Amino acid sequence: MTDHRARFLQLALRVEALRFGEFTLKSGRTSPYFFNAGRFDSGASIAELAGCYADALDTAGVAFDVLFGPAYKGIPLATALACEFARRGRDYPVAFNRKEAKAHGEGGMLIGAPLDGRRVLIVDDVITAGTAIREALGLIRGAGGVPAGIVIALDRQEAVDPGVSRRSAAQTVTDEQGLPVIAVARLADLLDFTAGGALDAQRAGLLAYRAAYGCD
Ligand SMILES: O=P(O)(O)OC[C@H]1O[C@H](OP(=O)(O)OP(=O)(O)O)[C@H](O)[C@@H]1O
Ligand SMILES: O=C(O)c1cc(=O)[nH]c(=O)[nH]1
Repeated sequence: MTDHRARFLQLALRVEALRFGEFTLKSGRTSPYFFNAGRFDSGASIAELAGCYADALDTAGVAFDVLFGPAYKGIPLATALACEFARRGRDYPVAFNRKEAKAHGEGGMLIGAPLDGRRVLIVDDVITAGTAIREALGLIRGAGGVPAGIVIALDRQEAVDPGVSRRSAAQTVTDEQGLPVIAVARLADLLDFTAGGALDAQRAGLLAYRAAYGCD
């Protein structure tokens, strides 16, 4: 497993961003695990997380001009990643959206750097069925931006509609939109990581869930 993947999984378990139990997802699915990016709730833990994103992006080598964080959790993630790249000597513009349009002051849905004519990289926490990413792509195109790819901490490797196809949501975005989806880690990495250790007992639940909703 690459260094940034193992670092990320260790960090996520340490700050309890990755938890096991019973969770209802945006898609309505009931999951035996959940990734809560809100638990990266200190400067040091967010900075460490941003380092994992930056390493994953540098390894993948995607070209982009601006970082875009979808509300809400994408906002601090894109901001922290912009700070990490600046620390590495690359100063990228950053932008994000509101969930509700603002009717006074500057108004509108978008905040930060203009997207028009720029290659935009979406920075989010997790992809499950791909709904959040599809919405973000619509916002970016609506503002004249050119989507360049998506980076997420965790690809849950789930099918959009398991009854129809076992192609993952991430793969669907790549196939249908021609965009790279870069994940710091995937469910497969979490399964490897939990094998034989203190979390081994969680694997049965993860495997049963993957059998129901996972991609091929
Ligand atoms: O791939 P999907 O099925 O869309 O699921 C993943 C999305 O669900 C959550 O968003 P939510 O709208 O709950 O976001 P927030 O907590 O960031 O407001 C999460 O932050 C992802 O963006
Ligand atoms: O699918 C979701 O709603 C979801 C899954 C997950 O692991 N974390 C999260 O914030 N949302």
